[in-house]
Amino acid sequence: MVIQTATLGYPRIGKNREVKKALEGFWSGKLDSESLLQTVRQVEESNWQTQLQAGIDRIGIGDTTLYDSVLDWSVYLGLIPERFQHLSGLEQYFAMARGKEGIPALEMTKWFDTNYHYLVPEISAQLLSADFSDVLETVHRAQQILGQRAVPIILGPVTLLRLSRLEVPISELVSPLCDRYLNLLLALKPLGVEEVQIHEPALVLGDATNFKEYYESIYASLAKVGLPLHLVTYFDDLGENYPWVVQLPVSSISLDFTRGRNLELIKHYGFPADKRLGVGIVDARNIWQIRPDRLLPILEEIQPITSNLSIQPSASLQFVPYDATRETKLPEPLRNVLSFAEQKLQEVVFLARTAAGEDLKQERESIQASWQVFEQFSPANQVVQDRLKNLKMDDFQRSLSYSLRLSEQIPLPPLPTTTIGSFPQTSEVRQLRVKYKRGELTLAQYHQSIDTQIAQCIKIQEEIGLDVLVHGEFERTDMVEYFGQQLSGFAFTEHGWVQSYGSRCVRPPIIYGDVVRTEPMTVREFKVAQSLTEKPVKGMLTGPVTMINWSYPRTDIARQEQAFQIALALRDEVADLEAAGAKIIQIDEPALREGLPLKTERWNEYLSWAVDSFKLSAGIAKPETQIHTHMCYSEFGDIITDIERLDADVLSIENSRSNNETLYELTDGGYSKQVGNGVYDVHSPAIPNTEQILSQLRTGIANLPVKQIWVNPDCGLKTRRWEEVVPSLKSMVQATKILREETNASGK
Ligand SMILES: Nc1nc2c(c(=O)[nH]1)N[C@@H](CNc1ccc(C(=O)N[C@@H](CCC(=O)N[C@@H](CCC(=O)N[C@@H](CCC(=O)O)C(=O)O)C(=O)O)C(=O)O)cc1)CN2
Ligand code: MET
Ligand SMILES: [Zn+2]
Repeated sequence: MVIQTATLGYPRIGKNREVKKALEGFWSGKLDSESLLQTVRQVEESNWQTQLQAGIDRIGIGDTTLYDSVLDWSVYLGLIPERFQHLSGLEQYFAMARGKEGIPALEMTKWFDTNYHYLVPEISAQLLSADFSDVLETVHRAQQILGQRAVPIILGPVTLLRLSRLEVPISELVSPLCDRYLNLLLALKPLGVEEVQIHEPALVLGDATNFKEYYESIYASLAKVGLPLHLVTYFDDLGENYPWVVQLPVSSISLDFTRGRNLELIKHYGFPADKRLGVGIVDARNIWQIRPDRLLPILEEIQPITSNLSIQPSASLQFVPYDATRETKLPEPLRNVLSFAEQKLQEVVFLARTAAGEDLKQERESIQASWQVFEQFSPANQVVQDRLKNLKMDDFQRSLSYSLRLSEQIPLPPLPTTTIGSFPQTSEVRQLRVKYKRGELTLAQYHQSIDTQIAQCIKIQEEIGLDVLVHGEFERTDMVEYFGQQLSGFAFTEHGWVQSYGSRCVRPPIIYGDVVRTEPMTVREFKVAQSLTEKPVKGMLTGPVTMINWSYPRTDIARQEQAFQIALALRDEVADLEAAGAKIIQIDEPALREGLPLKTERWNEYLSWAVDSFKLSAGIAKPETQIHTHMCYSEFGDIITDIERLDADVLSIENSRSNNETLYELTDGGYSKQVGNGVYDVHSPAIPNTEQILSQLRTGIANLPVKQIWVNPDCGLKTRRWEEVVPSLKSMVQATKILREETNASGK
C-alpha cells in the first residue's frame, strides 16, 4: 500500500527574507520591477524544489505573492474598486495594498485566528473582467519543475465572498463570480493539471450553514468542468456542517485533525467512499516536532473509515518559519524537538510511510528520544506554580471601581493626544542592534545610543505638542519578541521569520517552559524618558493574551495556564513601573480579538481566561494609575461586555482603516470608559491632513461624550518614516486644537 502526501502552501518570504528585502527595495526606488519579480520567482521555485525533494506527491502552488494572496485573487477576478481603476500593473496592485496619496488602501484584517493579515476584497456591482494569465503562467512554470505534482491553489469562491466587503447583496454576486471560476477551471484543464485545491476555510466558521446554498450551487457548476476538485478546509472542524459538506461534488476533501472535532465527526458519520480524505495532521500552526505515539493512533482510527487518504500539514506552512536546523544558537535539547516547514515535510512523509505499513523504527525511536531529552531539559518552576495555585479573586481586581478611581487619576486636557507607543524603527536603530549583537557595541554603549533615540523622540513629541508621551520602543525588535527575550521559559530564534503582512515579518518566540520574570523589563527606558519631560510618559507593556497568541505556545499545558504565568510576570512589571513613577501604564492586547475561537460555542471559555489574564496583570495597579490598553484590527460587536470587563481606563483602537466601524461597535454597545478611536491609518505611507483627522474626530464626538475621547493614531508608528510621522502627528494635534475650541464654544 502507498499513502500519498500533499502540501497546502509554503512560506513565501524566502529563507533569508529575500522577497521582503526586494519589496522594500522596490518601494524605495532602489530596485526595478523586473528584479523584484525575478526574486519572487526564484524563491517560489526554490520552495518547489524543497517540496519535490522531500518527496511530497501533490504540491500546492500559486500561493506565492507580492503582498497578499487574497489581494492576488481580487486582482485575478477583476474585483478592483473604482478608486484604483485608473491605475494599472504593480502601481495598481500596491495602491490596493498600501494606499496612495488620496486613495485609501483596501482594509487589512486578520486571516481567521492567525497573525497573518489579508486585504479585504471590496466587491461592487461593476466587476471588471477577470485575468488569469498570471495563474496560468505560474502553473506552466511549476509544471516544468514539478510535472504532475503541481496542484494549483485557488481561493474558494464562497470564502472569498464571506470575507469581502460587499456593496451588493451576495445573491447577486454568486453567479458572476461562479462564471469567473468556471473560466479559470476551463483554462486550467487543457494544461494537464490533475486536480486543483480550492481552499474554503470559511467552512469552519460558525456561520457556514448560512452559506450552504451557495456552496451547493457553485460547486455543482464547477464540478461540470470535469477537473477534479480538492476542497480544502483548516483551522477548525466542520461541525454541524460536516454531513452536507462531505457530499459536495468534489473528488477530495481535506480536514484539519490538529484542531476541533473532525476525528469524532468522521467516526460518527463516516466518510464518502468516492472521495479522498486529506488528513491534515502535521500541525501547520505550531513549531513542535510530531509525537508519533500521539499521531499514529489517530491515523489508525481514520484508516478503517477510509483507505483513500493523503497525509499533509493541517494548513499552509506559511505560519511557520523555513528551517529549524538553522537555529544553532538554541540549546540542542530544544532545537531537536522543533519542526519548521522543512522538517514538517519530512514528518508528513514519515507519517504517510508509517501509515502505509512501513516500520520506520529508527526514525520513530530517534523522535521519541529527542522528546525524552527535552523533558529533562525543561523542568517546572516551583515558584510560579505556587503563585498560580494561591491566586485569589482580589488579585484580578483593581482596588477601586472605574467611576471611583477616575478622579484620582492624572488630570489632562479634554481630548488628550497621545500615540500608541512605537516610533520609527529606522535602519539606524536596527543597525545599533546589529552592532551590539556582533559585539561592536558594549551593552552600556548600546543603552546610551537607545537613550539618545529616546531623548530625540521625547523632544519631538513635546514640539508637536502631544499631551501623553511615550519613550518610542527603540529597544524593541518587536513588541512580543522583546518580552520573550527577557522572560525565562521563552526561546527566540535567529531566522524564524514568518510573514505578518506584505513585507512585514515577525519572529514569534517559542514558549517551552514555565515563564518567570527575572528582572524588570521596561523600567530603565521608562525612567530615561520620564526624566526628560514634565509631561506624563506611558509605561508600555505587551499583554499576556497577545504574548501567547503571537508566540508558539507549549502543547503540554493549557493556554490559560501559560497566559496566567505571563500575566504574573507583567503584574510585577506594572508594580515596578508604578514604583518608578509611571502614572499611566499601557498594556497592549492587539491579539485579544484574533485569538477568539472560530466557533462561537468556544468563545466563553477563551474570553473568560483571556480577560482574567489581562486583569491579573493590571489588577495590582493603584487606583491613581491610569491603565490603558490598545487593540488593532478588532471587531468588538460581539464582545463589548468582555472588553468592558477588562476594566482598562482607556482603550485605544484601530479605527480609520475600517471606516469607524470599531467606534460604532463600541458606542452601540454602550461602552462606558475612555476610548482613543484611531484617527489615521498607520499602515499607509499617506500623510493625513488636518481636515481628514478633524472629520474622524467629529465622528468620534458625534458618537461619544467628549470627556470619553482620546486622540491617537490607529496603532504604533514603527513602520513609518519620521518624515511621515511628524507632519501626521502635527495634523492630529492641530485638528484637536480646532475641535477643543469648537466644543468649548458649544459647551459640549
Ligand atoms: N509580533 C507582532 N505581531 C504583530 C504586530 C507586531 O508589532 N508584532 N503588529 C501587527 C502588524 N504586524 C507587524 C508585524 C511586523 C512588523 C515589523 O515591522 N517587522 C519588522 C521586523 C522587526 C524586527 O524584528 N526587526 C529587527 C531587525 C531585523 C532585521 O531585519 N535585521 C536586518 C539588519 C538590520 C538592518 O539593517 O535593517 C537583517 O537581519 O538583515 C530589529 O529591529 O532589530 C520587519 O518585517 O521589517 C510590523 C507590524 C499585528 N501583528
Ligand atoms: C500591534 S499593536 C502595537 C502596539 C505597540 N505599543 C506599538 O506602538 O507598536
Ligand atoms: Zn496596534
